[in-house]
Amino acid sequence: MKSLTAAALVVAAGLTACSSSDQGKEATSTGPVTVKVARDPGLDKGAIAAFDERVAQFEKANPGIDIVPQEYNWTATTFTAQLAGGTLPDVFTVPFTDGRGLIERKQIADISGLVAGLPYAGRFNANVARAGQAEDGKMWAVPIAAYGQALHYNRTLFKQAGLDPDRPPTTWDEVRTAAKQIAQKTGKAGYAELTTDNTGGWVLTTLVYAFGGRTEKVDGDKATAELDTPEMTAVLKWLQDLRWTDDSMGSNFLYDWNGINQAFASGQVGMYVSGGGNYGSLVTQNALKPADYGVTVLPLMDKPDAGVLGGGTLATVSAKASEGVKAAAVKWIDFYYLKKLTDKDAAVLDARTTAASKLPVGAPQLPVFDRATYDESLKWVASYVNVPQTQLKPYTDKMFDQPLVTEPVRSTQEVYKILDPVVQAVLTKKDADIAALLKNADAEAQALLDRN
Ligand SMILES: OC[C@H]1O[C@H](O[C@H]2O[C@H](CO)[C@@H](O)[C@H](O)[C@H]2O)[C@H](O)[C@@H](O)[C@@H]1O
Repeated sequence: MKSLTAAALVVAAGLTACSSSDQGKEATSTGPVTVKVARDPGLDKGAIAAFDERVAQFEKANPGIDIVPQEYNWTATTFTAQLAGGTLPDVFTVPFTDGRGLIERKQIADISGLVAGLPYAGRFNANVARAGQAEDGKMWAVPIAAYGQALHYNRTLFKQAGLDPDRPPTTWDEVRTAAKQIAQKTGKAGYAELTTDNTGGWVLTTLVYAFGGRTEKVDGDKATAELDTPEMTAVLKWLQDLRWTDDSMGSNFLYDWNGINQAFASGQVGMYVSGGGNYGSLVTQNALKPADYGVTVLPLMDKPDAGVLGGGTLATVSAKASEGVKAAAVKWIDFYYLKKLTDKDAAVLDARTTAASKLPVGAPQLPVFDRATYDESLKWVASYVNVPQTQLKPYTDKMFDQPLVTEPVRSTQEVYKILDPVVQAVLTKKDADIAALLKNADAEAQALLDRN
């Protein structure tokens, strides 16, 4: 984000300094290395100012690099078009589900040599690291965040409905009862469900895990779809009851990730399921009032395999990036996303900058490294934490006690896409035939898995 004049000065400074210092070494004779980096779309003014400040800090420390922010967030449909059209920034993020495919098809740059040089390269949590590794174990995509699914709820709607916001539901029956009470007492959707852009399949899979089931079985090279199961049937029946028996799901049945966040933040939704770290987005992109916010762990059925679906985000570099851009991009990934998780000075600088713009510090995440490193990093930034900790307690007190189950591994997003119309049908057609929907979806998913 350097101005032309500033950039020219940087080049001059870099060239002068070359003989005696390695500062400015990324600069070439034609100018600094320019790196386009992803920045969340729709941020409020404070969040943009904080991002710009982080860019300025990075550019000061790396005078040969010019960072240019580009609005970007991953959604299933827009991503495919952007990848094909070559319009992605140089540094962009994707969910864990997309890492292996992008690596195999060489649609992202091989930055593994540069990543291996980072001081914490060998310390990633093994499950998390796998999402960004090629088959030979080299890390092409860098895990920057991990989440477990959670139940978000609106404390104000809970109070208006006569529910105790400090005692959120702990079973799916209680979620149903609370949803009905919210709908009847406030006229808002008691419980809302993601349904579009593959998010329908994502949350349906989440609920199936919580009910004790799975959606695929992998045995060596063979993957078997497991969509037509008692657990999936029970989840869809549960949704059908909320929608058609109780009428407690409002009137919007076409939500994507941003859409449901927006509806929740504006007080239209009592409860919904999504990643436990959503608080930051809800505040900076959706103007959530902090006092409204509550989050708790997902209820788990008393079944041996019941677990919480967990996923995360990888930072990747465009396959078109030159060697200079790749090197600068990895420096940015280190500075912006990761160093703050392992280095006290970096953590404090990030938290101070973020808190100065009145943005959330201290929203819950799952560790990308080990638990001890995570706990230590929370201590470093403790004096900057400004998120309402007591409102997060139902989640943070228990989030490490629940079994975490990774997302399905084979053709994940394509299978989610097959499930979107299934959940949409259950919520929009009173007489939806769950058994027939699942039989068809299972056959479609199996054909896909056999092809891929
Ligand atoms: O579109 C569904 C996909 O969404 C996930 O990512 C999104 O949710 C995360 C948790 O709330 C959030 O951290 C991330 O920024 C969002 O893009 C998920 O990781 C995908 O696998 C899922 O299909």
